[in-house]
Amino acid sequence: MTEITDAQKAVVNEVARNLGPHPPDDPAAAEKVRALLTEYEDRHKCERALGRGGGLNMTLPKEVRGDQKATFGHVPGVKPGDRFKDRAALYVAGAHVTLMKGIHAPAAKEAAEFARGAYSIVLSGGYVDDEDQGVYFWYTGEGGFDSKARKQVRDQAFAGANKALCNNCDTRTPVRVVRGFLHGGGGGGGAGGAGGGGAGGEGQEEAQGGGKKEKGFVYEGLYVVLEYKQEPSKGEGPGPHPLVCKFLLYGVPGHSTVNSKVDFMMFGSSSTTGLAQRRLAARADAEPPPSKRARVLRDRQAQESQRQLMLEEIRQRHGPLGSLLEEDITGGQELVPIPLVNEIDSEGLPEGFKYVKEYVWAPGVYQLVAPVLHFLDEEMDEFVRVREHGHCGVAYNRYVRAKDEQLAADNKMPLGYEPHLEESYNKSGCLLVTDPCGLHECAPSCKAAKCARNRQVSNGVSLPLEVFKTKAKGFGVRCRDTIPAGAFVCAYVGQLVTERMAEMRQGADHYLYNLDFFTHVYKEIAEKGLENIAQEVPVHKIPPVPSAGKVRRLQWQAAIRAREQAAKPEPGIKPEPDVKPEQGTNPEPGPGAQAAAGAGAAAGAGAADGPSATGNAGDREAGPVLGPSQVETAAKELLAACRERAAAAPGVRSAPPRPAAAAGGGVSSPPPDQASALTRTAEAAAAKSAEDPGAFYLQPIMQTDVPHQGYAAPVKGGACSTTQEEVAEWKEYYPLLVIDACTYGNVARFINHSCDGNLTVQAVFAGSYRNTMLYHVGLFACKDITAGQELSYDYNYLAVGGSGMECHCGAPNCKGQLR
Ligand SMILES: C[S@@+](CC[C@H](N)C(=O)[O-])C[C@H]1O[C@@H](n2cnc3c(N)ncnc32)[C@H](O)[C@@H]1O
Repeated sequence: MTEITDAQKAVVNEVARNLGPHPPDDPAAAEKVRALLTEYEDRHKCERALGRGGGLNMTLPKEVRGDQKATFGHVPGVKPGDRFKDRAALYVAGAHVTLMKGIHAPAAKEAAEFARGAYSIVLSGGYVDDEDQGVYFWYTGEGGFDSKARKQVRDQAFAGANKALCNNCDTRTPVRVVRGFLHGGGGGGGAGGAGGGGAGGEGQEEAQGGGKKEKGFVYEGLYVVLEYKQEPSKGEGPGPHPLVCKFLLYGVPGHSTVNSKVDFMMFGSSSTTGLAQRRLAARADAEPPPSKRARVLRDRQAQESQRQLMLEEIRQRHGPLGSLLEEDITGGQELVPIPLVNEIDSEGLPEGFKYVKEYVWAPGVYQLVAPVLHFLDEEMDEFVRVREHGHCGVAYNRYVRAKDEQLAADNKMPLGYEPHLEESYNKSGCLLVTDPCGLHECAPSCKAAKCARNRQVSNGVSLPLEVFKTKAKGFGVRCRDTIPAGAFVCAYVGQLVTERMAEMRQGADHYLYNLDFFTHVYKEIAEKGLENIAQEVPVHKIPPVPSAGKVRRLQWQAAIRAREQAAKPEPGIKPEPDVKPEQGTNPEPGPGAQAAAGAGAAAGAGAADGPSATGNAGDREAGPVLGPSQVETAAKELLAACRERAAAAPGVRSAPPRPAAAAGGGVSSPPPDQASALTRTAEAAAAKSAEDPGAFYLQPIMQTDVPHQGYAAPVKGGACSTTQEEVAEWKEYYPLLVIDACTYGNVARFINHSCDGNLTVQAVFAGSYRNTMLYHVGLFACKDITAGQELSYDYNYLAVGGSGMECHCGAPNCKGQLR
């Protein structure tokens, strides 16, 4: 079997990028094609009724043929997947504008066109030398084929249409591919004659062998010619056989039916994150497959009876075999029961394991709650502050899409970038395209139908999953029903710990998941530089991140000062003047300040600016505490620099300046009542931030500001003791949380790794986790999965230096180690 090399994949990716995300919509052209096809159909019926054989010139007079011109690329009004009853219909639609030949190429005398390549080919299964692997195939050129004897009788040469196909390869001009099909009635095989030479013109359905056969052609989309060669035909009998010209073609992601899923990451990223977008489900309006998988039931009663039905089904399926160890490991927490099945031995759930449906916090971990998200793009920022508060993901999508459209109108759209969709999921709830900038789901308060669909992760597990014992990988997860590409399977849930705590859980580290999706994204941004990133994804989409540098540090220091103010409330106290204390005179916060921080944490509501203990430890080395206006100035300077760079990046529209009032005044020492509110609840912090945009200004990490990993701060004086090491950690300002699903976890902790997984990871902002530090880790099907097939994803351990564990995934491309 042919292996596609990395270099060839890169060629396909490049062509895909140049073509854009998908064929352009052209309703007027589609209407014209439809009208022409109807006209052709009517005439064809007429000819048949008159007893005439449907001669092609009769059924295709000029007025029907129209002025079909041969073109490269997609034909306006014809989409991949469109079906045609015969070759004449293909002609009329302009998909393959020759009635007899398998390859439609310009005449050699049209030198400039010919040098680009052929326009289209028909793959009809007539040649024994064709090898069809679906997403790619070897196509046999034309010439020397005896269609009566159905064998190759003479050598083929790289001349004429064959030479044109070589030109497609050399110039990377994609060629349209049409495939003949014939199904039903117990038959099979190709529809047309050899090399597509058998012109249709006959009925779409024919009675044969007692059954109805459907015959026709489907426009498969654009393919890249990756390679050509000449070799002896595989003809029957003793050789030597005549030579045939062969061409290796590969479907362009987004532009061909067989490749609605991109098999390899675009933009050269090998990580499961990165800036690549991947199309998962094919169409926005796809009908739900006839399966039991859509089990999201709103009505409690219906839910319960459905649960009971499912439990009964589980008992019937596994009970008699004696393999059912637990009927529902979720203890009724999930909408659907998830059984534990062991057909191998009697091993049950690990001792002490507790199923949790949502994140739980490890004792002593400061609960980070998102401040308002801020974006580099000012309009975006403004919009999100005002509208995202309502947590309407559809409104967010619509806004980003409008901005994308504006960019496209200005001809500044990054090549290959898929414009933002208004809806992340199709009507069946399948994710349409992965988004490296995170997916925004709607809050339950959003009532529109589109919003209701936009809650797949929020709604939780709805597929009939089961945990089962595998032969070589411990437990695994499978689904009793088929899962269509793009369907949400589950989120990775467990206990939230700091990275340091995770490191200390040695021997029980098999269930850790770093919440570093955005660290990877920012790393890619840092490595490639904003200018280059702007070529791949519009800068307005770059998600916000808490600054790992100066601004963040300054914010925290300012927050400590605010808290100190709050600790000694005196009526009529004035905000502190902007004094720059001497180097090294950073005062220890008083006991009141610590108490305030402790109280905030105990209330489970520490905002990102909150931990005074954290700031305290860091301050001593961080230098002097700056006055509020200095903080503000520094923040503004950094932000201005970011914006300048973003505006200077090619393809990026510079944002209009924000109105002075909205620009806000940065961090100011709030009056005591406000300051204490700030430490008490995250909502207050968010509200404060909304009033005071500079206060929590977050910025993407720029090229020079390489992200570093840090820790969420354990609460001083809380359940977690504050060792020297931990204090040292607090100097880090970028909080990295880790999900540990060893003891507290959900079904996702049983999903194994595969080097060719059928699930993909997507960061999702939903519920109260709407932060680049703390979000949902959604696992979605990245291909259609058959019932009972084990679910798996690439752990991507490579990103953290490999695991050294032997991999038993069994995939043909297995790398041997969990990677
Ligand atoms: C998140 S757990 C998956 C569930 C696990 N099999 C269980 O029984 O709990 C990850 C661990 O499962 C095992 N595992 C997962 N995928 C594997 C693979 N492809 N080959 C070998 N072991 C695997 C490894 O021990 C790994 O550390």
